[in-house]
Amino acid sequence: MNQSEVISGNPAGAHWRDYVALLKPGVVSLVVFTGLCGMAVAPGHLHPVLAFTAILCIAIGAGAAAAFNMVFEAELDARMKRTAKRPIPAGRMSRDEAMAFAVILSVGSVAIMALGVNLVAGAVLAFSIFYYAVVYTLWLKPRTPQNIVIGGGAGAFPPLIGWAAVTGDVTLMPVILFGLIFLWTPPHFWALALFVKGDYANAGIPMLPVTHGVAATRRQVLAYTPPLVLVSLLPWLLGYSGALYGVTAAVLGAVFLLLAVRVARNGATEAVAMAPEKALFKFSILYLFLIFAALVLDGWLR
Ligand code: HEM
Ligand SMILES: CC(C)=CCC/C(C)=C/CC/C(C)=C/COP(=O)(O)OP(=O)(O)O
Repeated sequence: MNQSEVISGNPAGAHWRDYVALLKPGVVSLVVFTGLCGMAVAPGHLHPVLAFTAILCIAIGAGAAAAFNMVFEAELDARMKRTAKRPIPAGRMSRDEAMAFAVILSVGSVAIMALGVNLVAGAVLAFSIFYYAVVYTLWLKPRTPQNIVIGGGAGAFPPLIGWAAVTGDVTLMPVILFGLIFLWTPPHFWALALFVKGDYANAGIPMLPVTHGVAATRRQVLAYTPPLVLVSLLPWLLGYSGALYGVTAAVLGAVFLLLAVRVARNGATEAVAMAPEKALFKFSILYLFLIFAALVLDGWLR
């Protein structure tokens, strides 16, 4: 059997772990955390059962979006070392089976959010799934190196969904949180893309390091950092949060900037010499976790 027969055929039974892998649990855990923080800082009160339901819907909806991504990109994933062992390209699950799983989870999570929590949260959840699965994965990713700048919007919605679950509307503060993740995504992803550039080149995906080279990508990583730091300080500057958050955001932002400068100064083209890029990628994940944790802690202590 060739690769596309494996992908569209009906392999013998997937393990439950394959269904979990389809949801990209690592990424989704941080997505869910930012959604939870959006809920925690929103003014008002949501019954604990509804709060739990809302978080579950964000987790399942984001996982379903990730599963659509794996259905649509099975052939591409088969060509990249980092993704070749995923359930569909590895032949452990058929594309149809994964598609059915993604449809059921997305319809279920959106319906429960809309009917059980509120319509605004349900609508934004539906839009984010569509944005990641269709706008980013199917439309932008194969076409333009700006794919993740525009597509990054998908991953920026969760705090907004969490906020809407509590308040039923969207105001300036959740839009700032959206902006924070939106500006964080390019340095997060391009730091990684720099050291797995070969993979994207092999798969024919027009990621920035492949189309514009490593030096231009490094400049872009640095260019997004000052606006990111500025937006991260807005909750404090506008009085939505206090000094605990402000100081934490400033310190985390300074470290981010320092690491981005190291990336911009790195002249290496070989993946083995990309320690600054690897450090920035790892730190970007810790950064987002800590800045949202600080926001919530600050709200509790004020
Ligand atoms: C278009 C936007 C984004 C792109 C292209 C992107 C890309 C990636 C890639 C390729 C990886 C490596 C994962 C792997 O090896 O399978 C990764 C890891 C990760 N990303 Fe992103 N990411 C994006 C947005 C986000 C967002 C919005 C979040 C969370 C708020 C996030 C959180 C993470 C985490 C926690 C990891 C490490 C966990 C893991 O490797 O499973 N990413 N990202
Ligand atoms: C609430 C909701 C629906 C949120 C959806 C957000 C979501 C799962 C965002 C994550 C974005 C992400 C992991 C991109 C990975 O890029 P890629 O898919 O290009 O990476 P790959 O090469 O690893 O497949």
